[in-house]
Amino acid sequence: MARILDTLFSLEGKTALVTGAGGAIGRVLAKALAESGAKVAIHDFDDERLAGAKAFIEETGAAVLTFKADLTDAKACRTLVDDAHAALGKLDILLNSAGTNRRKPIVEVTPEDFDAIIDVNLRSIYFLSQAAQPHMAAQGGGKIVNISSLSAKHAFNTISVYAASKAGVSQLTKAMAREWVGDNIQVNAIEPGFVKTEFTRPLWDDEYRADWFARFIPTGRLANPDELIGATLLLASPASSYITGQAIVVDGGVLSGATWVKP
Ligand SMILES: NC(=O)c1ccc[n+]([C@@H]2O[C@H](COP(=O)([O-])OP(=O)(O)OC[C@H]3O[C@@H](n4cnc5c(N)ncnc54)[C@H](O)[C@@H]3O)[C@@H](O)[C@H]2O)c1
Ligand SMILES: O=C(O)[C@H](O)[C@@H](O)[C@H](O)[C@H](O)CO
Repeated sequence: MARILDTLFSLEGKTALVTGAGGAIGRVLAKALAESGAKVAIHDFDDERLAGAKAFIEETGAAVLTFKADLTDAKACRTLVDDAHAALGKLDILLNSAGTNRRKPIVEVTPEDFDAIIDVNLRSIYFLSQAAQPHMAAQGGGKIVNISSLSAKHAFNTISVYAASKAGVSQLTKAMAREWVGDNIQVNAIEPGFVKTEFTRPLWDDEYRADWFARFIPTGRLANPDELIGATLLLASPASSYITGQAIVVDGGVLSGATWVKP
């Protein structure tokens, strides 16, 4: 019997470029794309992280292409997409996972801090996607999946610029979805809540905040990176052919409301 899951979520014959794949979330998502049948190119600007992610994904038996680029440079964004497109033969999926943060109260943020966060989190997605669109349009369609954040909708102190950058990503997702709907390019975002990675170690490694997480997050815990795979496969596969301009919140229920301190 033919099983619907084998076709609806299959990435057989597809190709993908994953940015920031040296990171904890990017590498897990890139591996999931490879395990679903896609030929994957991974990107990072850190050699060690890139090599680690390559070895991690090659555990699946899939071959992986690697690309190094500093995404704060708009020209490098275009070159990365064009090189990945040439090496993969086509570009079906662009998964934007590269990101950065500097936690500081607003009064301490410098113009350099501001640009460093915005350039990676928002500006790079703009120019990577701009470079991917002609390739995807010429081949009849594609998928762009942006890793935004819960902080696009829910403000937390000390991450003002990060939150603004991610709100920008979620809004850019809608704008690109509208302009490219006629090219059969679906553009969507994922807004993860707190994911247990090195990126958030300063938060969960702190006793006060760990206690706060246990009360604030309805599930009582942070997410594991692999809990973002389901939303990613939905947005990267034929299953989302009629979904565009959306952000899927994967936050353990935070945005569902608030719980009294005493339930
Ligand atoms: N960890 C969380 O709780 C969480 C929650 C919501 C959203 N996110 C988002 O998920 C994405 C991945 O997060 P992560 O936890 O895997 O973080 P991570 O730091 O492990 O991964 C981010 C990767 O981006 C790369 N990168 C940073 N600056 C770059 C630049 N200028 N050029 C090229 N590459 C660059 C880093 O080398 C790193 O490998 C980020 O966009 C982050 O904002 C994370
Ligand atoms: O301090 C941080 O680094 C940020 O809070 C993020 O990493 C959060 O995990 C996320 O943005 C919540 O969605």
